[in-house]
Amino acid sequence: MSKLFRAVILGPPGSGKGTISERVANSFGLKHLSSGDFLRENIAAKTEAGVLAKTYIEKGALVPDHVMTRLMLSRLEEMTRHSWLLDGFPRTLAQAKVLNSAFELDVVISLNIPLETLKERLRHRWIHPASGRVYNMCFNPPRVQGVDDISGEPLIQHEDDRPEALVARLRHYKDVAKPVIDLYRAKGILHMFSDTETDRIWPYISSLLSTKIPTDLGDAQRVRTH
Ligand SMILES: Nc1nc2c(ncn2[C@@H]2O[C@H](COP(=O)(O)OP(=O)(O)OP(=O)(O)O)[C@@H](O)[C@H]2O)c(=O)[nH]1
Ligand SMILES: Nc1ccn([C@H]2C[C@H](O)[C@@H](COP(=O)(O)OP(=O)(O)O)O2)c(=O)n1
Repeated sequence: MSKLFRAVILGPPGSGKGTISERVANSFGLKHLSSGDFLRENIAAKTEAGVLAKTYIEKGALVPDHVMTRLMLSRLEEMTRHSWLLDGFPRTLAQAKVLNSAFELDVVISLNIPLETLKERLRHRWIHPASGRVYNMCFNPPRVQGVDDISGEPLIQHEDDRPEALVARLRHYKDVAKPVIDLYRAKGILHMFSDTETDRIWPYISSLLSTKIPTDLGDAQRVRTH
């Protein structure tokens, strides 16, 4: 079987991980696994992990490493025939070490976006909770304000997307993400991108992946999903 491709995208809240991951999934046929969306699915399904994770997320805390790694690794074990891009996991050094012991990563993308840009983006972010579809009134607005384009259901804003909540989230992200970024830099697979616009970063990411993703990814692995 041809070589699989495995990647991770890192970045602070609002940096564009989900936006870029969707473009990667559509352009390269990788499976996009968003840890945030997967957690919300488990919370909605009231799974054991979902019920436990909810108690942490409701307090604005990170879900404990052992819960995240068990949840994500079991999902990844179901995807062993696919190339994938992980979004939002690993988030801590402990999570990264468990992931690295189970899978060899080819590329780690790290987004470095200015605080003011993050604040502005999250101020205008609207989400369809059931699907995880993300909109932005300035960047990719829904056809009808406040309504999901596909389901017609109402959009919401995350409480912790408010500017005053973002500074604390960002400080915590930087503290937790730094050893993860250092680990992948030391492995020689880290690629950092900085800009205020996703549309300016995307061509560089697309070009990088075009050189890294095996051209012979079989059809079975080019699953058009996200
Ligand atoms: N104005 C503007 N908004 C953008 C750009 N790229 C993404 N966005 C929007 O900014 C918000 C954050 O983007 P996401 O893709 O959700 O970022 P994320 O890193 O996945 O965020 P978290 O899920 O909080 O970790 C969303 O509303 C996007 O639609 C951009 O280049 N310009
Ligand atoms: N590795 C992870 C990923 C998400 N979480 C929790 C904490 C996050 O606020 C929620 C939602 O994650 P999501 O990636 O959608 O949102 P943020 O990264 O917080 O902007 O899930 C976690 O504890 N550990």
